Amino acid sequence: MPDQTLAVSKICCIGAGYVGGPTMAMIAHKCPHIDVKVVDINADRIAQWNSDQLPVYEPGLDDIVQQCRGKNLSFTTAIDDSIRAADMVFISVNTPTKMFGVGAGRAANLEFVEKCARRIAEVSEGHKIVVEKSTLPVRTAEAVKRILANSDNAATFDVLSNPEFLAEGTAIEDLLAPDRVLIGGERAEAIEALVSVYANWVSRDRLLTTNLWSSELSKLTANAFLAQRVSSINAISALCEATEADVDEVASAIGTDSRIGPKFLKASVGFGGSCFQKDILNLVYLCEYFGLPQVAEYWEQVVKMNDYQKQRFVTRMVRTMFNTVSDKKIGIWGFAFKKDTNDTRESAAIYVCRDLLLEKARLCIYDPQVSREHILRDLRSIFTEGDGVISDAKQKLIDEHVSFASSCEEASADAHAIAVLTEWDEFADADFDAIFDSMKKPAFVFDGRNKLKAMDLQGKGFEYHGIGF
Ligand SMILES: NC(=O)c1ccc[n+]([C@@H]2O[C@H](COP(=O)([O-])OP(=O)(O)OC[C@H]3O[C@@H](n4cnc5c(N)ncnc54)[C@H](O)[C@@H]3O)[C@@H](O)[C@H]2O)c1
Ligand SMILES: O=c1ccn([C@@H]2O[C@H](COP(=O)(O)OP(=O)(O)O[C@H]3O[C@H](CO)[C@@H](O)[C@H](O)[C@H]3O)[C@@H](O)[C@H]2O)c(=O)[nH]1
Repeated sequence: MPDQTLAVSKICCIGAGYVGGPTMAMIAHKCPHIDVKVVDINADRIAQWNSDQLPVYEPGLDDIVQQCRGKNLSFTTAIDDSIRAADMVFISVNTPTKMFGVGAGRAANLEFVEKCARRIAEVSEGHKIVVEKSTLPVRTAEAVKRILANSDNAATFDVLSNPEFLAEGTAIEDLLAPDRVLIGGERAEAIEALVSVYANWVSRDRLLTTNLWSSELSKLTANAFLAQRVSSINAISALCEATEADVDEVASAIGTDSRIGPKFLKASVGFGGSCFQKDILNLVYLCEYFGLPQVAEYWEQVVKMNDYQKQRFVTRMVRTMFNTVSDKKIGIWGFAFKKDTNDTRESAAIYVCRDLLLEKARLCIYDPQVSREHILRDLRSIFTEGDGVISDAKQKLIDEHVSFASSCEEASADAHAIAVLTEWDEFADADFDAIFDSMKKPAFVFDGRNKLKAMDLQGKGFEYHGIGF
């Protein structure tokens, strides 16, 4: 293994997803001296990255990609060549919850990460730094190192952990000015090589270095703490509804305590996204695996509270609407798991729509960034049985009860109720007088984000229900 400083001039990132794409675009943007190749087995996704319609909607991303693409940033399916040419290889593939076999429903599925490690071992020559960018269970680097040790070409490797903390919708600001960049590793030279990449735009005091295992575990822990705050305030929102307290007032009152802080205290219909639930379940699995059932149970409650919050929202809708929503049109405002993203993974909207469909409501869905095909795919998949097949009855339910609109006004026309499920800013600019006129009366609004709370909808004639008041 070389002792001299490891210079990085060529990077390959395996996985052109919500993390690999934006993260590598930022490295290319800030490090013009580094050639960055993002590779993926999904040829359609690579084609989209090479088109004007990027697969990831993220404010500010298009500009950066356009500036760098064709210069020092490229997207390609030439995986082996790109790995071979690189000094540093990031693994940024998906690590979803495993849905089969040992640990089903909890453990992370590491199949894709392992395949990457095997590919790297097979095609590499000389020395490479392999960086875990995917979110991984603590001690995964041990397995990665063992696989790499069996390289066909006697290549040598350093393995680093560099978990990503960006949030979707603010990925570019988060990457530009991260609270910290975490790098875990064993050999100082390898750690310094990655530090020197980030040091092109991140100040050194924000570049934290730890051992491999602390770095891997910090990522799961950060997400568990963040999600715990959301579940905690959501739990309090239920108590607020029963007591005439207002959860937003409670949140700002407790948030002024500098020990608590104001962020991540927004009560909602429930957290979504590809990370929180998956990573907490992974933490729960790890705790059970290491013989810590009390710790596992403690964290699992964060997910259970989130499930309760989503169910509670639908129950409240049904009860308020005279105990039936059957054959009633409901305008669904927003389907993404949060604003400013086209991502719907684990979106609360999927579960709310499923439960409303099971109540036989007619849904008219509008989201400014999520396509109709994508929404239909999500709904089909939530109704799919274990064997991967959707029953005729469920398919009929979707076919006959789901329609789409091109604006929130259109989604609400002739509706009995509106359900706000994503906090898109444009919703606050809707023409509420026209919407009220076009709706059945009473005109119910169920605001799962408290997005319209300040709009005095009650004063305009609506019956307005938010979260936690
Ligand atoms: N989405 C986020 O905001 C976020 C933030 C921080 C960390 N993470 C973590 O980053 C990782 C990636 O997440 P994502 O949201 O970018 O996932 P994603 O599903 O959007 O992208 C993963 C990509 O990897 C590709 N891939 C899978 N196996 C491959 C292989 N063997 N060779 C080449 N390509 C392969 C897939 O085709 C896919 O395009 C996950 O571990 C996730 O937990 C995600
Ligand atoms: O006060 C809050 C904050 C968030 N949410 C919801 O929580 C979910 C997650 O939001 P957010 O954390 O902003 O987005 P993600 O893109 O899922 O980012 C999280 O997950 C990523 C993947 O691991 C991490 O990198 C980020 O640091 C972490 O914030 C969304 O449904 C939000 O609507 C609330 O309901 N209330």
